Amino acid sequence: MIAKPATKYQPIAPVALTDRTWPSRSITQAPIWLSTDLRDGNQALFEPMNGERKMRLFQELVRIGFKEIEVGFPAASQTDFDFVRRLIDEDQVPADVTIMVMTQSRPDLIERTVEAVRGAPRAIVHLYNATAPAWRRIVFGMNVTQVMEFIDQNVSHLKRLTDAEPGTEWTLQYSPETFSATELEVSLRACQTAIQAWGVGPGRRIIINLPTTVENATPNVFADQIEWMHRRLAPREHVVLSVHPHNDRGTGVAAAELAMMAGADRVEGCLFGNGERCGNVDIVTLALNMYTQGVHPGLDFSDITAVARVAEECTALPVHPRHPYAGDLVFTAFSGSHQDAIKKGFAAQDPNALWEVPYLPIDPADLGRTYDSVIRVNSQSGKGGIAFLLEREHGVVMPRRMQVEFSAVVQRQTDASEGEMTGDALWSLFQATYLATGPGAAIVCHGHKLADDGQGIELDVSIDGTRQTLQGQGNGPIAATVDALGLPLRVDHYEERATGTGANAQALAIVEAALEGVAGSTFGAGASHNIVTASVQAIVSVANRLAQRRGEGTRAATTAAA
Ligand SMILES: CC(=O)SCCNC(=O)CCNC(=O)[C@H](O)C(C)(C)COP(=O)(O)OP(=O)(O)OC[C@H]1O[C@@H](n2cnc3c(N)ncnc32)[C@H](O)[C@@H]1OP(=O)(O)O
Ligand SMILES: CC(C)C(=O)C(=O)O
Ligand SMILES: [Mg+2]
Repeated sequence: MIAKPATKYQPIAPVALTDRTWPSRSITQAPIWLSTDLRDGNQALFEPMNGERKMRLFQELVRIGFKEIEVGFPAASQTDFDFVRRLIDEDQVPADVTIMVMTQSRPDLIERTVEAVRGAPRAIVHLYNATAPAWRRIVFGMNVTQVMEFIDQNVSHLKRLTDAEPGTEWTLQYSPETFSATELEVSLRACQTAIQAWGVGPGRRIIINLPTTVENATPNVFADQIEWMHRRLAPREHVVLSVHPHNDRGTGVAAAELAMMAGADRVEGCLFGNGERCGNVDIVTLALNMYTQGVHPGLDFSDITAVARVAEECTALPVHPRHPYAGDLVFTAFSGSHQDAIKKGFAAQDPNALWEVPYLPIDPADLGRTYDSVIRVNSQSGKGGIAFLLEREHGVVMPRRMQVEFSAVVQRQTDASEGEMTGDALWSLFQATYLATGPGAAIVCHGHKLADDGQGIELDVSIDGTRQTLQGQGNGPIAATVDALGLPLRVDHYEERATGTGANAQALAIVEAALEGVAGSTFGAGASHNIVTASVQAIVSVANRLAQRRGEGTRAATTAAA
């Protein structure tokens, strides 16, 4: 990198528009959308789409709700020419959709373009030429007067050709390519030349499309440029003012939004921001941004994943996992405090009230996404996410203090594995931690018999490997089991609830207990189809866990003394 970038790069000059109005406007209705996926998007692919892929994407764009679709550059390739012919000859264009075709301002290319759409009930022909100083000088070798003559000649040529085809309802779209780098007076002259040559008036509209062919300034500058043009284009009522932002500075969406506030009626872009270099403006993001402000975009993204898969198949480009709204990770929270807030948000959300689940700007269900991947657990996760997954996937509702205790167990596991834990893996860890009474356990309960009055119990247990029968009394199975074990155990909390349904229904009992001589309390759990068995197992489990702690405490004390 050079030490003084100012010797190499110049900032774009601000627009002299002190009475700009766009900053205090907001977007209250959807613009006219034009998808240029099949033209600007297509011309930017490693391998441009063949006819079949173009047709697949065209049909998807129609299904989404686009009413204007740029279908190609028919004078550039036989594939594009044949595709446009196929759309028309096979009557593939719905009555409420208008196709657009693009051409350079060259007589032979214009003629071929008109030939491509001959017979269509409606068509927009998109004529462009670059107007910025560097292009005038370097690419075309024309001065401003020559550029205006060039526009007049080519628009007039198109007018003559289309006037001879009255069976088609023709619209001209004129783009001063490189608009955002062009002096505003020159852009205005170029557009007015096109407006005049086309003969705009009632029943004969023109689309003036203003691109950031290469995005070159902060979006407020583009908004000023659009408001400046919006105030001067005439006759404004017969002009559809369109914008065509690219994304070279990563602000294509912002530029389009501010441009709409500044007077644009129409926006051209591509799904998921495909297009030349850093892409065209991303229509999915723009549309869903609008949706989250309570404005319907008029496009159907209610199954965003399906749209993404079609776009990926047709363009052979992946949608980034963090792409706004559509990426695989956008409805996923790994970090603990986010998970906690999302869990509470889902629980508090009234389905008929305004959406206010923390950290989720949009309800995943509105995009056809489920809550499945909302919360995932790794070493950054806290108790909220762990509790959410266990509850949703396994019906385990942990008391808050148990959530805290278990999250430390999970943390040790994820730190060691450096990976993610699924709901099933969490359930296995929960079972191993709280339900196990296997070979390592000091007390194993093989069965029990409850007295008819429910006040007495007989336990068939092995303690440190020795099988024996223990008897206890109490005002219920829990107290009777504690009595039978003969341990100084204090039960602080007990709860039992069903997990699963029908034949799979099980009772899950959770107890919190403390043992004399052991600091603090801990939890144990028991699961069984029989509710008393679940309670007995929970007591045995917590007794084992406390006994183990006592052993560890003794070992720690011995080690410290040594
Ligand atoms: C910003 C944009 O995305 S604009 C759209 C760009 N898209 C495309 O170009 C994709 C399709 N284009 C093509 O396949 C080819 O460019 C074709 C078939 C249209 C033309 O091909 P060629 O005749 O070989 O010309 P080439 O591609 O080299 O284009 C450069 C020529 O076009 C001229 N030109 C460029 N833009 C325009 C324009 N808008 N109007 C008229 N002439 C133009 C250049 O000045 C240059 O002319 P020169 O050869 O006399 O110096
Ligand atoms: C509008 C056309 C010419 C275009 O794709 C661009 O300028 O980016
Ligand atoms: Mg473009």
